[in-house]
Amino acid sequence: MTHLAAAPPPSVRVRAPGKVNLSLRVGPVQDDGYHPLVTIFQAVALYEEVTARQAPGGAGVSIAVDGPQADRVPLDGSNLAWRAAEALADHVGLEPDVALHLTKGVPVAGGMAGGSADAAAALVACDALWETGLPRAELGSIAAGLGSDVPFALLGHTAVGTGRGHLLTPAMTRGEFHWVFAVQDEGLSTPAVFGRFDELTAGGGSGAALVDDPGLAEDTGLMQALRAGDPHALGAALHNDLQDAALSLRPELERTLDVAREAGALGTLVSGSGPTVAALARSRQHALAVAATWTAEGAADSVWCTSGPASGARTLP
Ligand SMILES: C[C@](O)(CO)[C@H](O)COP(=O)(O)OP(=O)(O)OC[C@H]1O[C@@H](n2ccc(N)nc2=O)[C@H](O)[C@@H]1O
Ligand SMILES: Nc1ncnc2c1ncn2[C@@H]1O[C@H](COP(=O)(O)OP(=O)(O)OP(=O)(O)O)[C@@H](O)[C@H]1O
Repeated sequence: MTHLAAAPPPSVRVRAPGKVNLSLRVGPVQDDGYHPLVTIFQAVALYEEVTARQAPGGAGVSIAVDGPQADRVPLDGSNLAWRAAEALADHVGLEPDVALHLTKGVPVAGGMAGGSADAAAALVACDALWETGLPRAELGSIAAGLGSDVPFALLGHTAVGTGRGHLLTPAMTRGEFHWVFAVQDEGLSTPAVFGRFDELTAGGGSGAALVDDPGLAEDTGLMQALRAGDPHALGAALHNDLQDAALSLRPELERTLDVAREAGALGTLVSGSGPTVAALARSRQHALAVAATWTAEGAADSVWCTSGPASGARTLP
């Protein structure tokens, strides 16, 4: 009897979510230039889509990008999806021959980890395309080498992140939370925001005391709100240690936060390193109302409504 091996797929399509940090507590900068974090990530249903196609031997990696803000994404080896394909190939001892196509659905340089989602999606797509079949945990350790937010884009849902933000523990949640994001055309550099944080705090923010004991005492209320599916309690508990740094680089975001509060948002904060501002709404209907107010007041270059939690990187049919 002969067994015919299935041919490798000609292409694989994977999507991975953007995120908002419900709480982001930052400790003092370490010798390696990174800050220890205690953060609670939530994945939201704004997705990056990555299609990986077979390329001839020796072709190497190529990349094409479409979607909103695609013109701001590098098309060379500095693209995180490209680096992900190379890192996986290097890990398994293959040549990285693949054509990657990215469709951006997460703001670029917006503090929502769009590039990280591309990297996570590229890892899953190339793993399927090259039939390397690595367990998720092994993909997770390659992900951590690519960027602090990449492991969470693989995992999705809601999770507590410690270390550089790459050590993850899933968190229990109930129901769906409705989010509105005020997106700015001009992004903010993550290292620049951490640098301003250092200037403003000298010694770390509220995360300083949590570095040795990430017991999350400050976030007990937030975790309870997630478990209860209570958006009012969640809104009251949102927290971002990087917010003052982002506001000091972009003072006009203060008004974006104010407008959302006036529109009845249950909570508002800068998303990660910014400049995107997140508002938590009571319902889908209320999210649309907050979005309309932001637009009417000219408080954002574009406004995106969505919900969380959303699943991590997964292959599409
Ligand atoms: C702000 C967050 O989005 C919150 O989730 C992340 O901490 C940023 O994660 P990321 O963009 O994946 O960041 P990386 O690519 O790992 O690092 C970019 C730069 O951000 C700074 N960085 C990042 C993560 C961290 N825990 N401490 C840092 O100081 C460092 O200057 C680093 O050189
Ligand atoms: N695939 C990618 N998509 C978008 N930007 C990328 C990508 N690869 C590299 N970059 C570069 O990285 C910068 C930050 O991109 P990204 O959209 O990931 O920012 P971010 O959402 O603020 O990240 P984070 O929230 O993880 O700090 C961009 O300005 C761009 O130059």
